[in-house]
Amino acid sequence: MVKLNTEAFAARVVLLDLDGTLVDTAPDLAAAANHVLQKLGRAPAEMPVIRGFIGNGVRELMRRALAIQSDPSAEELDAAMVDFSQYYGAHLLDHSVIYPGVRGTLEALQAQGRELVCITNKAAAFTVPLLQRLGLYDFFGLVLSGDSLPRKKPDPLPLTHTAEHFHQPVKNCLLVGDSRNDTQAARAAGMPIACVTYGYNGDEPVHCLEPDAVLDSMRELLDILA
Ligand SMILES: O=C(O)COP(=O)(O)O
Ligand SMILES: [Mg+2]
Repeated sequence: MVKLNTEAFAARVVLLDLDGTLVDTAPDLAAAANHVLQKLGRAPAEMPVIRGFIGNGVRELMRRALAIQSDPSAEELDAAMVDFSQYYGAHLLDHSVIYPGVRGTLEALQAQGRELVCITNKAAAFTVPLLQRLGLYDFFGLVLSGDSLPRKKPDPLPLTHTAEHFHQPVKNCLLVGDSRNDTQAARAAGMPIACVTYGYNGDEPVHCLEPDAVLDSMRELLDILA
């Protein structure tokens, strides 16, 4: 763990990213994207490639997977999303797992009286059943998906909306994420951010994003909070 900012984070509200932060969803996202590619007679994309496509919502993931061969038209992408959604919705948790230390840390944060919020760019149709089936949903006083508000990360709106929802200044909140979209949204909102090292940020190590703290495990979150 590296704490780059010397102040302890008050963090009455802890906002947690989903994919790559709470849950390792890449195997099932890859299977769904590859199901579509296979149906189109194309070669499957490798896991590290798909991991690099995660974080901007499932439509962007599918668009990038199709673009490996050629940029899809809007109609081609719409058709691919019908197949993707059907497959992914039926296989949300075939291989996806909660990262080590996440459940225990959420329990500890809740016991400390902090508000917990899930902020993801994943569509709500997938976010809610995924959190429910993993037994995580009830930890959160608010869940904001990629299609819950007019704009998603890296826009600061989901973060500022959360602070207003809980009547807290943004500096009393902390976002925990894994990617550039998370750090950009946090900086634009003026909210502190911690990044986990195990998630999906392509080939770029998260310390290059200059977060306020870098966590090798979610458990380390408990050490940086006041
Ligand atoms: O790209 C997605 O579907 C979700 O990504 P996020 O949970 O990391 O915001
Ligand atoms: Mg993420």
